[in-house]
Amino acid sequence: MAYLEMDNVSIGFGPPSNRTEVLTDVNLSVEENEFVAVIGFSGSGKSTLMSLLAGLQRPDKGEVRLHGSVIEEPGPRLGIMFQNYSLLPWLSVFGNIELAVKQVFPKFTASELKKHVEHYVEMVSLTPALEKKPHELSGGMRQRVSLARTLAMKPEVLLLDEPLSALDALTRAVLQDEIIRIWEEDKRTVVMITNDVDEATLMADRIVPLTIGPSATLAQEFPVTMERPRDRANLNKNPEFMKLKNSVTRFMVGMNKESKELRVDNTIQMPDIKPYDFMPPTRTSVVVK
Ligand SMILES: Nc1ncnc2c1ncn2[C@@H]1O[C@H](COP(=O)(O)OP(=O)(O)OP(=O)(O)O)[C@@H](O)[C@H]1O
Repeated sequence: MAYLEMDNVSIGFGPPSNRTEVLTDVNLSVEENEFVAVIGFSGSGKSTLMSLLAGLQRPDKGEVRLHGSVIEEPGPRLGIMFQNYSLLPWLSVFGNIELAVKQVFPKFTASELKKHVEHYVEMVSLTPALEKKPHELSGGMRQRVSLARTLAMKPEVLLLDEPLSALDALTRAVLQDEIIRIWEEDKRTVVMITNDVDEATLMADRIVPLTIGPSATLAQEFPVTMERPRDRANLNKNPEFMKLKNSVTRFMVGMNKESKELRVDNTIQMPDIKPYDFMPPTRTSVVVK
């Protein structure tokens, strides 16, 4: 039995007359302490897949299970970090993280709570912004608060939906290393969505592409067997990295091309007629008796 499983999961939205099937027959088995990266194109259903794993949405068909039990609702064992940060605007950086930590660790004393929150704020290099409100922060800073909040709750499973997409390359590299360090030290299980093949190859044990929707599903997976720790500075000289990166990229590009070729041409051919019935009457056509 896998630790975290999606078993023939399908989900769609909308009424029967105008329904979009977003995910169809998705199967995913994640082992405990594994790091899985899901990559896919925009709009293919990646966030929907994350919401299903987090228990925020229930599938129309199939089951999502943690330790063999069906996930029916969100809970502290599953920590999700959303793409859109979802911070409370009236609370400071400290307040946003504190609120989440209090819910998971209600027995923390005031000083334990403060120390814990400050530790995670420090980890994402936001100590100088501790008392700032979300509107005073850049997109990248908000993303870091959101990451710190998820990590501070110490969930068994980290569900990261494009956690680093709003960051500049340098900050992104620092936080990639930080996520790997936390994953290795605390022995968490991670499912991370990314559209960056380099990032997936650097961080994950396995890369699973999501096909292009509608009715997207998980495609042939790519195991990442490179030894850890992975040397970021020399990755582009590592033949294993380059080979895997090229294979994944080729697969994604091929899938995109195939989907464009298969796309039905919905253009309606209009008959070649002139709508003269709607023309205003000309002077000569008006007959006065
Ligand atoms: N609650 C909903 N109601 C109706 N349609 C939805 C809902 N949630 C998602 N969808 C549709 O499902 C499809 C997939 O959306 P989703 O956000 O999962 O994609 P994504 O791969 O995460 O996209 P992006 O990378 O652009 O964030 C889209 O067509 C979206 O409009």
